[in-house]
Amino acid sequence: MAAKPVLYSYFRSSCSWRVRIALALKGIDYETKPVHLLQDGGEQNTDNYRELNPQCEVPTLEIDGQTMTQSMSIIEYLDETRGPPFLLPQGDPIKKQKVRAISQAIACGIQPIQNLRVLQYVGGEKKAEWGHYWIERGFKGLEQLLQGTAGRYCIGDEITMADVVLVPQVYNANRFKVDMSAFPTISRINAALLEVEAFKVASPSEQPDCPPELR
Ligand SMILES: O=C(O)/C=C\C(=O)CC(=O)CC(=O)O
Repeated sequence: MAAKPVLYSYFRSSCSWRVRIALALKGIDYETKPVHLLQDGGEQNTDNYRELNPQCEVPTLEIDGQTMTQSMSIIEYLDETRGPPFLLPQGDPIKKQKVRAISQAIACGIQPIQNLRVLQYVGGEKKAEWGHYWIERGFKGLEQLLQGTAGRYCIGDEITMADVVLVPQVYNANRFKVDMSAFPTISRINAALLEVEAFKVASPSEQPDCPPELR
């Protein structure tokens, strides 16, 4: 029997959260190994973890005898090797392009500018304003893009990779006190996704490393 996959994860890291959603949607059972990003300078920066993930980031997924990094590549791997639901539309290159465009607008264009490393570098009092500014600015374009692609979810009525990436980013927007009433399409899709079981079980509050006061 193949070994159970192991996910190195931090409860409110958006990139870990994306992979947790994808694993849940695919019905893949796995073990969580929490990596505390803040304690003692961050467990992700230890020599042991660096051997697994030289970029010192979460998530890392051990699956199929491989050690995988980079959430978006992991999601695509799971989509290519596991059954439905498919997170990238099959046999429809135009729809697939839309999924990738929305996904990358968030995963390349918004989240990296407000991740922990960048905020630690920005430092002190500027952190909150910095995160707020980049998420709000990114959401202005995203809202307009989604008005052209959305059905119940980001692209039509099926859950795709774009939805997997959206939910953790909206959580970050709330953390940075972005006024979500300016983004009705994003808010509506997020609310619909939060009703889906795979999104519920993957949420930060359900993770073993979530502190009791945030549950
Ligand atoms: O608990 C913390 O404050 C530390 C880390 C995070 O939130 C995760 C991030 O770096 C942001 C992100 O993944 O988008």
